[in-house]
Amino acid sequence: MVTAALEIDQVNHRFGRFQALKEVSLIVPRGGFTALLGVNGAGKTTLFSLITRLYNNSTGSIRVAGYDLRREPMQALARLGVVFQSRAMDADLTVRQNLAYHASLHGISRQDAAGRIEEVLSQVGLVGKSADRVSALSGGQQRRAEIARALIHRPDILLLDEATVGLDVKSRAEVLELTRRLIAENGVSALWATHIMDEIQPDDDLVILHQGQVLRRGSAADIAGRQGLTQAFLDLTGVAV
Ligand SMILES: Nc1ncnc2c1ncn2[C@@H]1O[C@H](COP(=O)(O)OP(=O)(O)OP(=O)(O)O)[C@@H](O)[C@H]1O
Repeated sequence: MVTAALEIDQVNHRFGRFQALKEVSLIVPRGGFTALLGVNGAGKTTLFSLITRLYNNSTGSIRVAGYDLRREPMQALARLGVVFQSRAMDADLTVRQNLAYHASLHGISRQDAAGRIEEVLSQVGLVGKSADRVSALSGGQQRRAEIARALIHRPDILLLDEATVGLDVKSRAEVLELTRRLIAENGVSALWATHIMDEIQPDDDLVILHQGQVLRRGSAADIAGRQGLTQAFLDLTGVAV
């Protein structure tokens, strides 16, 4: 029985002589929400690029739903759903067209795709928007459509890289709440990369990444202690957020 949705063990990454990640280890439990907290440049996107195989990982190991990314890449990647920091949908196509395209990329038949599209649109609360062009959606709706895209192949774990960047406060809260609801109701897991403290709740698993290193792992409440998360982060990193 595989208990972890994502298991990263002692992963390193270099850009030339610059070491962007140093011996990074973390676990996202099945059905868990893990926040990856770090300021700009901490290494969050680099880590996501390794998990999604945009970059090759040559040290340590990454396992997705028990599948080793190096030895069983197809199986591992099939268990991953990714919401990138940059927009990943074609703004000139409708929501449904985008989702149908991504379903076909995942090898989902046309027949099955129709049902899957309804399923994911309902999960993200966009049923009435399927015929709208992505460009006509609000920023928050676009993010929800991207989450629908990431869910189309029923992954075990969602990777969300600064998913609320550029959104107003209300839309930010909605995207975060949606992610938490997907975990509670659909059993998916999530690795939520952010630099925003307010997005983290005391019960969350928290990983603090700074200058390519994991400084703390544990429950957010334990890491925050009596002083609160903002002060704990400042004490650990020397950086205020
Ligand atoms: N292609 C690259 N070549 C050289 N250095 C890079 C490259 N990509 C990232 N870096 C460096 O690696 C470090 C980590 O960057 P990364 O983008 O992973 O951080 P981040 O935590 O995702 O921050 P942000 O949210 O700003 O993207 C930074 O110092 C960055 O300048």
